[in-house]
Amino acid sequence: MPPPRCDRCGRRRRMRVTLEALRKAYREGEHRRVVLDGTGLQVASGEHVALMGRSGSGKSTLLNLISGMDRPDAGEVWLGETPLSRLDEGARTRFRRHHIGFVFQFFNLIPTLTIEENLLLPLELVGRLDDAPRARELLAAVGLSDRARAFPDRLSGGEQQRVALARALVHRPRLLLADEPTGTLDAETGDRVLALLQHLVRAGGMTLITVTHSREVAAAADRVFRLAEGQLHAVDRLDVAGV
Ligand SMILES: Nc1ncnc2c1ncn2[C@@H]1O[C@H](COP(=O)(O)OP(=O)(O)OP(=O)(O)O)[C@@H](O)[C@H]1O
Repeated sequence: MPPPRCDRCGRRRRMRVTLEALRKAYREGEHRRVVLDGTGLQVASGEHVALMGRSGSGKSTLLNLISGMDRPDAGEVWLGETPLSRLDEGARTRFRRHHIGFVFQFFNLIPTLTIEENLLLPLELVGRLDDAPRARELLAAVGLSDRARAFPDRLSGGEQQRVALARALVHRPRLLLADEPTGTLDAETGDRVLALLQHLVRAGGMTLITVTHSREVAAAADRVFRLAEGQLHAVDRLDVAGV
């Protein structure tokens, strides 16, 4: 699988991520539930950071803020030189479509489109259908070449997860945000997916932020953080039991 490179200049596509004092709270009746409480982090371009933490600790909330799909109450997300909060919604959407891939916890495949059509959609949205062969390459890389014409509901959960990963990578994002990218996969398929991601990080310079409960994913990351009480705490990536 060729690493993601700029179509025009051929350079590796890189993006560092800086989280500055992020705060996010949700209303619960009369109360406010503080989920992120001054969360900060710097992720270098071409780095893989794994986020762990208990259910409900705010990992998905954090990914949504980094992707610009949701906005913090305070603080800033910098993607490269771009402060997301200073973009209007249209500009944030365009930025996301061009530069970010997102693997959702529940895959979010479009049920009325075939697998191949699901993969082509991100390319169509950025006017890059000329890169359609990449959809086939990625389907092969995740072991699903023979399912291109199937609809999502004909696929197992693990197959859908691999399609979701291929779809998140098809437009050659500089930053991939992946919520449990190997969550429903057996050990062998999970290893294969992890190897693909590591290749895109190591050879292609893609920045990768994963939310995971998997020891294997954490061990493959450059750094691991545990989200607790709205703050990120560095943990030893080879000693993630109990995180
Ligand atoms: N849109 C929302 N409105 C109200 N509360 C929300 C909203 N989204 C998330 N929450 C709450 O914020 C907290 C963090 O949720 P989040 O989904 O970020 O946790 P998580 O660490 O990703 O959990 P899990 O590992 O179970 O997916 C939870 O208590 C959740 O109920």
